Amino acid sequence: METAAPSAVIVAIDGPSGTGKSSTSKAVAAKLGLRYLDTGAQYRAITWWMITNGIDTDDADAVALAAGKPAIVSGTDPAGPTITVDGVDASGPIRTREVTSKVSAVSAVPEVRALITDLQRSIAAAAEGGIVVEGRDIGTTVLPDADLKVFLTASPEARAARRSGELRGKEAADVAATKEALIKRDAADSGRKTSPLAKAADAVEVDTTELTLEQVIECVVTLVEEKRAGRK
Ligand SMILES: Nc1ncnc2c1ncn2[C@@H]1O[C@H](COP(=O)(O)OP(=O)(O)O)[C@@H](O)[C@H]1O
Ligand SMILES: Nc1ccn([C@@H]2O[C@H](COP(=O)(O)OP(=O)(O)O)[C@@H](O)[C@H]2O)c(=O)n1
Repeated sequence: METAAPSAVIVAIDGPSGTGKSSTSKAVAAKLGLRYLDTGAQYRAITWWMITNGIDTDDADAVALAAGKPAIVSGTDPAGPTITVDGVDASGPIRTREVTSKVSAVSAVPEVRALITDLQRSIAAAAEGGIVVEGRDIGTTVLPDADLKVFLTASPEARAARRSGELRGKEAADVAATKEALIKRDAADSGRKTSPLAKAADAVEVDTTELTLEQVIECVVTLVEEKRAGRK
């Protein structure tokens, strides 16, 4: 891996769904002038490509064979992150319920992880001023030498309520369904063999259940500033 510029800071933010990774990472990157990478969007993009190309996402061999075909490109401006697949904007289609229900199976395939991990490392190495990278295995596997590792957690109830809040005009029953789907995805992501969702031994754990988004952002900004001050 290339060495980043001395002032560059690499921040890894991991945790399960709905803990606030994307919102926190984007805001921290914008405040500190860093780039931003949503690695979940990359796994969603490859999953969307598999679905649209008729690959059975439960067939690990078929997924492995096709994994190198799509060209996935991530734009890392925290004010407007982008993702394209073979030149087509995929930011909308990767958020569908179908992709969400199939992404854990695709992301568990070792060949998929190897390709996406290489891509993530090259994006981080190219971010001269530093970057915030969020996902599930950034601190443990993708960027084990990150300057700061944060692991966000929150109760399943809080996470489901946050996710349901994004679905406008839905009934309370959807919170229960969302919670069930979240727990299922957490179990699949934590239980897979290749780089499962896990807290790195040297990560700072932040439970966001009782915190506002602003408080979480301030907490992470302070942690980054402390790291930067310690390096001077
Ligand atoms: N601390 C918080 N308190 C309340 N809502 C939050 C908090 N953090 C994030 N949210 C909201 O929860 C939803 C999920 O957050 P997101 O950043 O997408 O989580 P993740 O990337 O971990 O899945 C968003 O609508 C976001 O605005
Ligand atoms: N570094 C990462 C990031 C995401 N993923 C996979 O991608 C899925 C979608 O990630 P995401 O961050 O978009 O999910 P949400 O937290 O936004 O719901 C996860 O459930 C994992 O299966 C992964 O395996 N490794």
